[in-house]
Amino acid sequence: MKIAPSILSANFADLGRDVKQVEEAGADYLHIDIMDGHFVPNLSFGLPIVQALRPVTRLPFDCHLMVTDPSTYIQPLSKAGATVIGFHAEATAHSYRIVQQIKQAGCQAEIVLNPGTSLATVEEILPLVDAVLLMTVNPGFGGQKFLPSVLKKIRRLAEIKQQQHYNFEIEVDGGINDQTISYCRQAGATVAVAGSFVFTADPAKQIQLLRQAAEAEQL
Ligand SMILES: O=C(CO)[C@@H](O)[C@H](O)COP(=O)(O)O
Ligand SMILES: [Co+2]
Repeated sequence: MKIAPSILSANFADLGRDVKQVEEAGADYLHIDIMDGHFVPNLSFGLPIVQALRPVTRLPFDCHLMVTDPSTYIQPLSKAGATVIGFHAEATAHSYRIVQQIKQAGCQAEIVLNPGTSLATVEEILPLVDAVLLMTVNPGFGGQKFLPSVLKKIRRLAEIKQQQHYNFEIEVDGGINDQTISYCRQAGATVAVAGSFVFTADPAKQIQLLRQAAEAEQL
């Protein structure tokens, strides 16, 4: 299972150091939560932070857009060095077009679903996307409690992926720790985002705990 530390819980006064720490600890992606204060009731950071972090690390950037108008962020994010661009299905009536725009910009396309949004909303674009991110908390804040009701949706998505021979990653985001990661892996998730679990203690040790928990179930 791939691990994507979310810098929302990092020390903003020492962001470069925290990013280097998770890279050295073997993280697979850097998860960057971009919020506009409208789509979610919180503001985080935007392009200048993505640009400033690009020279600091070789980690692929998984940019999670929690904004009302994701299409305006695609070109600038691609230029700033984003690898994956994730947008919320709830934010647009034009998810097909946005997926095309992300790919034309040379990035990988990720569709994100809130806990209350059905998989049926994205069925038609599943063949096109590189990742589906299922929120396991309500978006907007770090440090919330994992919602176990989303496990059923992860299982259903994993079934569809297998039946249709799709190739996308199944990513989970919110309340991931060394217990919930194994529930998610068993349900079929392939990428886990973790913010507060990684950054509120020694990141290297926390990433190791996540890996152990995810791999233990595979034996
Ligand atoms: O997208 C979000 C929150 O909206 C996340 O990526 C959080 O940053 C995850 O934080 P934890 O729940 O792991 O503390
Ligand atoms: Co996120």
